[in-house]
Amino acid sequence: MVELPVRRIGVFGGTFDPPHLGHLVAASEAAFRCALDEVVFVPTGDPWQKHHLKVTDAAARLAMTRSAVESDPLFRVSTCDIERDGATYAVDTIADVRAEYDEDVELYFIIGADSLANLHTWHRVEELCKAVKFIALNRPGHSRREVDTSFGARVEFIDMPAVDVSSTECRQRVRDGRPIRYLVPDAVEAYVREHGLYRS
Ligand SMILES: Nc1ncnc2c1ncn2[C@@H]1O[C@H](COP(=O)(O)OP(=O)(O)OP(=O)(O)O)[C@@H](O)[C@H]1O
Ligand SMILES: O=C(O)c1ccc[n+]([C@@H]2O[C@H](COP(=O)([O-])O)[C@@H](O)[C@H]2O)c1
Repeated sequence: MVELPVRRIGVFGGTFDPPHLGHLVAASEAAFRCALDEVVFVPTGDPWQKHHLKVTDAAARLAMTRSAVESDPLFRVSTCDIERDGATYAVDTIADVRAEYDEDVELYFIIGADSLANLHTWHRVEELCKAVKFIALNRPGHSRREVDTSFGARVEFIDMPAVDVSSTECRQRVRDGRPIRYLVPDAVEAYVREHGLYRS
């Protein structure tokens, strides 16, 4: 019997409030450089480290994430973090995404340099680091070398064309009446406009 190679799956968790071109370039570059068979975008349910911020409701973030990735056959969206009650922890994300496959898969958590620098604050981080390898991407203003690997994080650093866009900046631009066109996919721009997101 011919053994099929184990599929390599990128897991890209984010609040995606809204998803922007930085996310898409990061996912695409990670997929290309690490020969991923699929990238699963996983919008957070309850991003516990953003409790001080007003986060848009999950249904709207999910709709925007779906429309942002729909034209790329390599990308899909998982609702596992939104469906799970309680704070969103990556260690649960990884277990749930793994359970979405019938076969053995290798999971890679895609992460930007800013999040990587905070990895030591994540829930059950040692367990997470055993379950998954990280693909870390550069982000303007953040050094990737800040990562603490003392708890066993396996990190592959990937260079992507720097995209100096954040969801915070997109929200602020809408509040200020400035355009976000070309910073986010067209469908996301239309969703934000039609649903009056981020105006106040
Ligand atoms: N421009 C970017 N370049 C590289 N990585 C990015 C970029 N924007 C976000 N990421 C990474 O994508 C993941 C999800 O990010 P998130 O959805 O929180 O977007 P964000 O732009 O950082 O949002 P906010 O400004 O609201 O904090 C994180 O790992 C983050 O580091
Ligand atoms: O596991 C944790 O404790 C943890 C703490 C902060 C962030 N994360 C994950 O990091 C990803 C990006 O999160 P955020 O809040 O920067 O959008 C997302 O998948 C989160 O679930 C995970």
